Amino acid sequence: MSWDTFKALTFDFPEVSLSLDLSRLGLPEGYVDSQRDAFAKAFAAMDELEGGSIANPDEGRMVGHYWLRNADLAPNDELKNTINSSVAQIKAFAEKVHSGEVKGANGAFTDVLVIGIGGSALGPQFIAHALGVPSEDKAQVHFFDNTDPDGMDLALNAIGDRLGSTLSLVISKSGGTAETRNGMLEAQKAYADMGLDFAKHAVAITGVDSKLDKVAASEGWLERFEMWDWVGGRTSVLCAVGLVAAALQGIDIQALLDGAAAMDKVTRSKEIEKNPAALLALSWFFATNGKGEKDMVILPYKDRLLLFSRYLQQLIMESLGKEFDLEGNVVNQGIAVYGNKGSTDQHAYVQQLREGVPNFFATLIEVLKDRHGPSIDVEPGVTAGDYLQGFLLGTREALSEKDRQSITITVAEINEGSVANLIALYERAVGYYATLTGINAYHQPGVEAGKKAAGSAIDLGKAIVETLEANKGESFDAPALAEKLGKPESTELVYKIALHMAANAKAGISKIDGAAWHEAKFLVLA
Ligand SMILES: O=P(O)(O)OC[C@H]1O[C@](O)(CO)[C@@H](O)[C@@H]1O
Repeated sequence: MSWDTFKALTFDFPEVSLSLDLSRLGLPEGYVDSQRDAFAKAFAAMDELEGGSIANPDEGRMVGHYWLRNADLAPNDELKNTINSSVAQIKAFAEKVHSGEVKGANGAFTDVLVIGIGGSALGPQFIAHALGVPSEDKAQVHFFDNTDPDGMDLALNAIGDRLGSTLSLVISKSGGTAETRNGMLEAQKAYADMGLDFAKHAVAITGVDSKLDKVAASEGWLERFEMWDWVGGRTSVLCAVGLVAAALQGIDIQALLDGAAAMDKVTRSKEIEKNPAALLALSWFFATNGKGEKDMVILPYKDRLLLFSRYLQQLIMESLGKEFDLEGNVVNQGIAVYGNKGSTDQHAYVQQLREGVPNFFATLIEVLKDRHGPSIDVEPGVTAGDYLQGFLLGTREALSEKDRQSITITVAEINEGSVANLIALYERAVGYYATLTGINAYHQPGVEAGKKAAGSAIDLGKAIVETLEANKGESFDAPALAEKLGKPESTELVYKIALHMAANAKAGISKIDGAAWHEAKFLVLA
């Protein structure tokens, strides 16, 4: 890449110590100009959103995550005060925990267990991993981010005998998410098994009057933090959802908020070239032909950013992956996002990126500062960090040689400010991209289908238990059991559920194996 081309297509934002290099994307001359009208609309839509319009029309909601880091922008004083008092409440609570004024049965809190899923876990996980220093952190943070019993055992095992000094944060905007409810019940049981009162170690972060809020209020949990309907789950990391755990861990949450506010300021520019979020959205539009034709591979060359691609997966795919546009046309929009970290991925999937299906564009993230403190030489005059950068530069070059597109984001170092910069940068890029493609980025109707189907499977499971118990000693293969249940059309489901029940000896259900797994017969012994 010539120095002139690099200079022409690399955009520096010293206000947020970030640079965006689009020189390896293959943008044709005049492309930015061709998008100015489209961006004028995107900027106008963003202004309206920030001004408090109903930017999520299906759910009739405002979209206010930008107000969280600058409450003066909130459309009225009531919201402004709510935001400010929530931040004050978080800081005051963290202080009480750190001073030992609020403590567990076994003394000052040493650990935090976050129970949540999706936007109620991914942000807190990303922040905890990106900014934590285990030996210095004021609390070690653990997660129940699924309804996997073994996963919960693993987290409890890491906590070990410190449960009596572990603060559980149950996080759910809706307050009714099944996975989180299950995690809460499992945690309650773990505390009870150690003779501990869960309520005296629990905090709720949820919408006012949600099921979770009511449980927390009636049981007298330590504290309740409010979540608002105008903050979406996937953009909630900079309200109580992400800030409580971060503050307890000892992370400077004001620096996080300031970092996001600084990026918000830059990304409000109405000049594409001066706005990194607009440039990013423009790049996505160009690379994917505005239709998600290519996947977004996120390759941060920094271990602390490992969870960024997981965080972005929800932010981008739940926001942009939509069947309909705002006018009701079927558009099946979205951009697939995946990634891990460099240079580790060089020894995994970079082979395919360079030589296989050209169905992606890469975003390499470079962090200039290697570590706090000096590094040893691994070869005369060369450090491990020099190698990390060498691999980034090498992969970038190797991709270009084969006409694989890439964007490079360079940040000065990893700290509260830069992590929040990145979060705010992508939030706004998603917002702009949504206007370019005419979709609602702030709802998630597709998630409901899976939730409903899971509910039916649970109901069918209850019917299977009842039927086998009522016919003790009699064995049924899947078709016979489905017939007995009056649901021959659900034979496959009956088979899958019964197989799982037998594997866990649920309600005394066992199986007699046949020649193949699907020929097994299920029964409750008489
Ligand atoms: O915070 P809640 O309400 O428990 O929801 C968790 C997640 O579930 C979803 O609604 C669907 O996956 C996400 O948007 C959300 O972040």
